[in-house]
Amino acid sequence: MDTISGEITVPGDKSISHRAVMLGAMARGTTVVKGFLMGEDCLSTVSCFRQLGVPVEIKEDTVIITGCGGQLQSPDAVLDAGNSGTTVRLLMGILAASPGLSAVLDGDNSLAHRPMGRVMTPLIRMGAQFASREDNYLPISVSGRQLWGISYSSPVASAQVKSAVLLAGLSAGGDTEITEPFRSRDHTERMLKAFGAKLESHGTTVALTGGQALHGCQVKVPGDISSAAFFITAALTAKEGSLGIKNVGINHTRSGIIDALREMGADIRLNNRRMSGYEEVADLHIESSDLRGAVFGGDLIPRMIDEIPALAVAALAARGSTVIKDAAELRVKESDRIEVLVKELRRMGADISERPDGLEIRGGRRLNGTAVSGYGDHRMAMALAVAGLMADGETLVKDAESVTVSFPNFWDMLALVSA
Ligand SMILES: O=C(O)C1=C[C@@H](OP(=O)(O)O)[C@@H](O)[C@H](O)C1
Ligand SMILES: C=C(OP(=O)(O)O)C(=O)O
Repeated sequence: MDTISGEITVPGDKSISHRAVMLGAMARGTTVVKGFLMGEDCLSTVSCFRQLGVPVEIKEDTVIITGCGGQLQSPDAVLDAGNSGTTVRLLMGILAASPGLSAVLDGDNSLAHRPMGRVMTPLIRMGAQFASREDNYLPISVSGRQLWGISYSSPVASAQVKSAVLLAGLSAGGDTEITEPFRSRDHTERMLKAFGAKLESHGTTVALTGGQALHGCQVKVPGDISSAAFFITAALTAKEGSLGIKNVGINHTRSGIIDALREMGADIRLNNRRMSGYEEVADLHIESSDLRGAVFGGDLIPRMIDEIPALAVAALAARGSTVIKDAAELRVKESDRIEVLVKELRRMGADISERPDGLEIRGGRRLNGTAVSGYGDHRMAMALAVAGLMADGETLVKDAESVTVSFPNFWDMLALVSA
């Protein structure tokens, strides 16, 4: 793309929107969520909680939840999490710790291929009862019980695992503690505090005591940095121009993409940094920049896990090679994102190769537009679209509608800034 310009606002943060409904549902009293992401994933969370007997009202971008004070009802149909890993994994923690409740969880074909054992293992140690196919994939039935707290060392840095354990621990007997190899996003911890819970974090460990009640509150959802990442890459790789993105969440556990791109030479400014409730936000200003390759791994990876597709596309425009390692988690997302990125970006002429735990990208090759597939994965479709802006000729992204999962107006916004 030759020139980028404009100022945009991206939709609300997906992780925070899910958690606001979940904690609001479990709390006593009313929770009002402003700036909620009306994407398919978060709407799956809403419909699951409605089936569990929780009134949830939607008025434009505001969601009002009448909390059940922890008294969920058994649903009379299967709970369908659609495409959303966050919905199903966090729900497993909540439902397993709801005595007397029974429910069956299911999802779409992509979700049915994603591992659930990572959540079941600690929950079973807490006394949870699940039944699934022997390999721990959906559909899974849950029989809620009174659980007991545990001290768990998770083999993966996953906010979904951590959150499922903490949400179960909230109503379990005794203390629950979880330690991760690296720190994952901490929205659950922050929001639990906003709802009145007490918990302690030190290093990569979080601990809480069971038997705590939550109290409904107001939640303001910031713009999603994962959605912003595609526009940050589009702006950096444009030949000239700049872009403003207002009110983006820059929580340290989520903003690794800004650190990574700055290391590559990106000119990204964070203006008007402020707290919005328990989350930090800023207005981003991005200038078209000359990028250079860099090596990324370790604790930076969980801080930018969903933004790695956008980072890989930025690396295509960089001088020299970029290596992304320690990112094998990308293989168990909505698609195998390592495999799909390599396969589809190569179709466009990119010099990119697969590593067991990541990617190696040699930047600077001209890309050619062609037909590519996002394999039904929203982040793949958006990454390929941004690569299409850098390519000569026309790029056709199949499965374009998958963006409704996290960024329903993505295509309109892309057309707006690249006009
Ligand atoms: O907790 C969350 O809201 C999320 C955690 C991450 O997954 P993992 O917990 O599997 O790392 C992330 O990829 C996902 O998009 C949302
Ligand atoms: C991995 C993602 O979401 P989830 O795990 O909730 O399906 C994502 O949005 O990139």
